[in-house]
Amino acid sequence: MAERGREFYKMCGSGNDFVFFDARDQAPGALETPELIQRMCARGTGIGADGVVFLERSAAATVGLRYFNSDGSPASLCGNATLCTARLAVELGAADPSGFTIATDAGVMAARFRDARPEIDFAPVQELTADAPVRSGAAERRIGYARAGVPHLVVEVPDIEAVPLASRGRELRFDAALRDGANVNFVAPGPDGAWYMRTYERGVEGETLACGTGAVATAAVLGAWGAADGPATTIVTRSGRPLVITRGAAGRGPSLAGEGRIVFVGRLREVE
Ligand SMILES: N[C@@H](CCC[C@H](N)C(=O)O)C(=O)O
Repeated sequence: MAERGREFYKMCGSGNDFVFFDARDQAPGALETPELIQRMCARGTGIGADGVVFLERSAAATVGLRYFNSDGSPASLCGNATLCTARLAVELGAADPSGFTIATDAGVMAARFRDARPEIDFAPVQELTADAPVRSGAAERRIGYARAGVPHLVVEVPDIEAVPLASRGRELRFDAALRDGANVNFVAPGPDGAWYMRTYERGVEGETLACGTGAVATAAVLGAWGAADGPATTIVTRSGRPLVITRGAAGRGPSLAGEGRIVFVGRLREVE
C-alpha cells in the first residue's frame, strides 16, 4: 500500500471519532478513495472511526479541512471534526488558540479556545422548520428540520432510551420527502434541564456517540418549538459528554463548544 507508514491522528469529539491526516504538505493520494476510507474506518479490521479528515492549507483561512463519512461519502460539514481540527491546528503550531479560522466545504468558520475547549462559529442555520414534512411515529411528539451545514431531522421523544434508533432512524434518514436524505436526531428532556440526544448519522448509516451539526440543528429546532429560549443550550450526547450551543448575536449563527481530543498518533501499516 503506497500510504504505508503514513502518520495519522486518532481524534475524538465527544465520542464521534475520526482518523486525521495532516495533508498540508503531503497530498492524500489514495487515502481519499472510498475504498480506503471504508477500510480505515472499519471497526475491528481497520483503525475504526466515524470519518476521515484531511487537514489542509487554505488561502481563505488559517487552516482548512475536508471531511469524509465512514462510508466514503464527503460531507460539507462535520461539527465534531471541526472542533477536532481546531485542536490539531493548535497542537501543530498552525493556529493561535485565542482566535483563528477554519475553511470547510460549508464556508469559513471562526474558532477559538475557551477554558481549554474548542469553540467554532456556525453560519445561521438554514431551512429551519418546526414541523418537518415527515410523518411522526409512535411515541414521537414532534419532528423539526434544519440545515446546519448538513441536513438534520430532529425528533422529540419522551424516553431517549426507548428509541428504536436503528430501524426508525434509518426509515427517517431515507424519507422520500427529504431531497438529500438527512441525519436523524432523537431528543428528550432530561431531569437536569439539559436535553439528551441520540443520532442516526448519514454516511455512517448507524448511531454515532455524538453529532456536532446535529446538536446545532437540535438547538435551533428546540428554539423554533419554544422549548429552549435561553442564551445557551446544553445537549448531552450519547457518550454523556456535553455539547454547548450558544446563540449568536442578531443575524449571526450559533457557536458550538465541545471536545476535541487527540487519542493517539499512529502510522498506517496494513489496512485490509
Ligand atoms: N457527526 C458529524 C456530522 C458529519 C456529517 C454527516 N454524517 C452528514 O453526512 O451529514 C457532526 O459532528 O456534525
